[in-house]
Amino acid sequence: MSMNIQLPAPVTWQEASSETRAKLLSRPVQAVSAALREQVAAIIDKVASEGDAALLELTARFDGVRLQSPELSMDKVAEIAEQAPARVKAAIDQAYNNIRAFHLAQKPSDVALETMPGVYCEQKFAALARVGLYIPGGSASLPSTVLMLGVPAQIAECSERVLISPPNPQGELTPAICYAAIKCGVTGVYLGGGAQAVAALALGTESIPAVDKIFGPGNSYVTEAKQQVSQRAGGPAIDLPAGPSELLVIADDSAEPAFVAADLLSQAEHGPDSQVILLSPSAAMIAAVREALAKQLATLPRAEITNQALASSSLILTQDLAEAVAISETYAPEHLSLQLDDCEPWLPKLTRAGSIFVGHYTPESGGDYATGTNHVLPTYGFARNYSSLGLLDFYRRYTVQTVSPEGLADLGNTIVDLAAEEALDAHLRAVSLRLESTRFQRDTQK
Ligand SMILES: NC(=O)c1ccc[n+]([C@@H]2O[C@H](COP(=O)([O-])OP(=O)(O)OC[C@H]3O[C@@H](n4cnc5c(N)ncnc54)[C@H](O)[C@@H]3O)[C@@H](O)[C@H]2O)c1
Ligand SMILES: N[C@H](CO)Cc1c[nH]c[nH+]1
Ligand SMILES: [Zn+2]
Repeated sequence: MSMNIQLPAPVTWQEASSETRAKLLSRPVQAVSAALREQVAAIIDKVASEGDAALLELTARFDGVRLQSPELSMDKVAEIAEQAPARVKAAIDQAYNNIRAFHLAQKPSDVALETMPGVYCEQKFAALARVGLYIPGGSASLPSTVLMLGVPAQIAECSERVLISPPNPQGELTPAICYAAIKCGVTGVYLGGGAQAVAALALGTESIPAVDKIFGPGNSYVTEAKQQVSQRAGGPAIDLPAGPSELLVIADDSAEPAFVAADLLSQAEHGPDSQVILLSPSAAMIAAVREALAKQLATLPRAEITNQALASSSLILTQDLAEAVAISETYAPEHLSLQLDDCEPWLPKLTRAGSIFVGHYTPESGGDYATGTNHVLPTYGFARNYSSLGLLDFYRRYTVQTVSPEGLADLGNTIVDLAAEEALDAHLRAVSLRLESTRFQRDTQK
């Protein structure tokens, strides 16, 4: 059966109406969100009331695999890891080293400051104790995501690092996932996917421990479930909304159309709800990329999925590079690729992106796997106000303050005056009692 290729027709931004502009930049999954919310809420309730049984039933329904238990013992994980081909192990080792180096460099330092004489303030970092790492596995199994989550959790020394991922048809995980999990010192491995896996991590089941924070990208069920469990009283924290992959490329005449097309296809192939956008002030470049897209798409094993993603993607002719930069800042892509003759002048103007890929020789897939940056990034336009995943996400930040009697002598009246202004007398008294005490008189006269 031949595929009906759905390459987007080029659109000139200046000629597009405001409705067309909004449509060009709208994400594909937003239209189904109401139905999705209800389905995900029902799945979370089921896991809350039935625990492991719900997880096993939903795994059979959505992943087509009947399991006896959601747990894959660490002995079994180690045994499966051994089956990874040497080439795959070497690639994981190299990626691990780069990711580890880049994340080690992000180690936070405590802050200690005397804000005024006798008033000492500290900011400290404590690793999260129990973290849950969701590894997507619906349409592609992603050992690279094990590294992106497992390496920072390992560096932070989170004491419990549990991983969950949809099982393969054998009711296990792939050798590459197991090898990466062992390398990152994951402490527990479980089988499950989608909203039910997120619910199990959040609420705990007979087999799966409840965690303090859930990390990991995923499809719209996963993303929605993370949002919902984080809003429950006592629910876990979550990392960031990392949903269907996106790439926006800004290319000028110096770009290589085949490189641009390959990058666009690399993100479109993730899923039908992925989205890719090309912005260029060159009509000739857009035409050449379109041609390269058609040529390369036909040769992809995942052409069907990729083609579906292209249906909600766009090729946009801009007036100039400044207009392309402004559109990118509005769209706030997960990945932004600059394939320009000179990227430097534009970089300071581009901050609303999860990760930026600079120049003709920086393929987006470099960041997906092995440059060292994290590939868990905000999607849906959340690059406007969410950060990309990093080591700091595996810590809690908290503060400590110590005030000496001399410090309180100087600062006390400020606190008293502010408490009086807010009419909070107990606050005020907590200071005035101390200032008036004989103990304070004695201690300040020492
Ligand atoms: N933003 C990022 O940082 C980042 C990184 C890697 C991957 N991704 C994205 O993650 C996504 C991975 O998605 P995926 O689907 O391949 O794997 P996934 O593991 O996220 O989802 C698979 C699970 O979805 C559930 N599911 C499937 N159909 C369902 C249905 N009809 N009802 C209820 N549940 C259902 C199943 O339980 C299945 O196990 C892709 O969109 C990819 O682009 C994003
Ligand atoms: N591009 C994905 C993030 O959107 C990450 C990934 C993993 N493997 C390949 N790609
Ligand atoms: Zn990718």
